[in-house]
Amino acid sequence: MERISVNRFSFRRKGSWRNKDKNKEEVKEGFDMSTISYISQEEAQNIDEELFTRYSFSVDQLMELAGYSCAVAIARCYPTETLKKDHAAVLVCCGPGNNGGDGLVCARHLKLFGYKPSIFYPKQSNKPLFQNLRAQCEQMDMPFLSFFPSEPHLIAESYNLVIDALFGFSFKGPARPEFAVILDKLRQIQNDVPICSIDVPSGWDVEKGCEDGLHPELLISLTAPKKCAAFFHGKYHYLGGRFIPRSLEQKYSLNLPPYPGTDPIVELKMHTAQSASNE
Ligand SMILES: NC(=O)C1=CN([C@@H]2O[C@H](COP(=O)(O)OP(=O)(O)OC[C@H]3O[C@@H](n4cnc5c(N)ncnc54)[C@H](O)[C@@H]3O)[C@@H](O)[C@H]2O)[C@H](O)CC1
Ligand SMILES: [K+]
Repeated sequence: MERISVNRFSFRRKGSWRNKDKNKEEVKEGFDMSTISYISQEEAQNIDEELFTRYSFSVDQLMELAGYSCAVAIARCYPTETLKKDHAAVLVCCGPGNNGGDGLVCARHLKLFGYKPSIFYPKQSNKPLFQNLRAQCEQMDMPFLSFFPSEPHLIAESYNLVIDALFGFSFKGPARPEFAVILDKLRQIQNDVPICSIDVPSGWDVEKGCEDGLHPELLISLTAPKKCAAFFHGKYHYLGGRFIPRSLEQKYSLNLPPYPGTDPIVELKMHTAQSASNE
């Protein structure tokens, strides 16, 4: 596969990148991935705030797009036909905030894509948005686990993937005990079942990462990668949440890569020595 290297980053030339409009294709291929901004926790929260105030978006709208883009990235990396356990069974772990809401939306779309999601949502918000997301999942026959499997190996035996929607850009460590236990169990099985993290690998400092924390195989950064994404060395890194107006992108100098065609996701592949040697 032809790979175009730009400093630390590169992106693959795949069919989906090709655009019938030759000029557009050249623009994409000329994009320098190393110029993408990796944003701080404060910047992420400010952008979020502006989307809801100045740009008048509702949380529901953006959460739907965010969760949908995560489901598309997961389906791109782990097609159902490659998953051997129990009809493409996946476990979606949802936290108490909006990252957890993204997880519920993602679960619904995965179900529509042919996966078999089970949901673990231990600290549920009573806001109508979250109650509705939960009801939608229940009506679509997705089971909610009442407790986290006590034996971590049971997770690896039962599920093909774990979707980590526990914490996003508002996390401030260390994790409180009820979630520290869950993160610890996920750490124990991460070599046996791939973890897909939504926006930030849960438990990581949003800017500094966490060396001995979760090591997801797939990270879907939303809006723009957070500073901690520089420490992500998993297999797949995508950007999703294609909802940032150009003026907001410019205000924060995000320099986002162009999304291919109408895709809700774009691959951000780090060009490390390791990936180079695998090519
Ligand atoms: N603009 C966007 O990109 C959008 C992103 N979305 C998603 O929303 C999250 C951020 O959501 P937010 O509710 O602000 O925060 P979190 O989900 O990260 O977590 C808040 C939640 O967690 C609790 N908490 C914080 N620290 C700890 C701790 N140490 N131990 C235990 N619990 C903790 C806190 O009390 C709250 O309850 C972003 O990452 C995206 O995934 C939107 O969906 C759309 C717009
Ligand atoms: K997460």
